[in-house]
Amino acid sequence: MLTMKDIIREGNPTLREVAAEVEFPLSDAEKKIGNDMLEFLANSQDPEKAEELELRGGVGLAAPQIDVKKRMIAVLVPSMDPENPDVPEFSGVLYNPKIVSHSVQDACLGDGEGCLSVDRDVPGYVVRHARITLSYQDETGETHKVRLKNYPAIVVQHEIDHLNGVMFYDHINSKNPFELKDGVLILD
Ligand SMILES: Cc1nc(NNC(=O)[C@H](CC2CCCC2)CN(O)CO)c(F)c(N2CCN3CCOC[C@@H]3C2)n1
Ligand code: NI
Repeated sequence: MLTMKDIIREGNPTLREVAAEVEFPLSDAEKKIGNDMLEFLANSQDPEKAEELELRGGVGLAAPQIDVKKRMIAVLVPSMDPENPDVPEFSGVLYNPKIVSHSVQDACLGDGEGCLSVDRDVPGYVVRHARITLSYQDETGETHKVRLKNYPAIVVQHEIDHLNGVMFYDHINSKNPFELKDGVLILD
């Protein structure tokens, strides 16, 4: 089971490398890594488990963050709908994820972003695409194409950045961290 000690921190060169495509069929090890990453997110969102295991909350995790240089990410974006609190908005282990198209419109999280590999606050808006069309393979190798918007779109972009050695603060305007061009959606 993954805990915070398995997550590498800024300064580790792996976070600045480009991860390799995953080949199919997956090895059992690769399947386990994917499942362990998703389990970490679920544990981190469970108050008891998070406290017991001393986990920081997470809604996404990329394999390079556990020093695995492969193009695989896990996402567990909880429901925003109080009517169906137990149905995640977007959840799964995505292999070889790729943004195949995106909106002209940009968006950012109103509270900025953090990262489990960054043990400090870096304030500022992280401007990303508001909507994306995402292609990825599931653990059987089947290719899926989905359109994401708002919170799930932001999370997936943060994770795919990790596969390309990009950190969230690379997107922050260092001169004016909270500067926004017209038309950028602020997601709260
Ligand atoms: C937005 C948010 N970011 C949290 N952490 N950062 C992360 O997930 C990093 C990835 C996210 C940073 C911004 C976009 C992607 C991890 N990253 O570094 C992976 O590359 C949260 F924990 C969190 N939530 C809201 C939902 N809540 C449900 C109940 O449990 C607590 C949980 C807290 N929302
Ligand atoms: Ni991160």
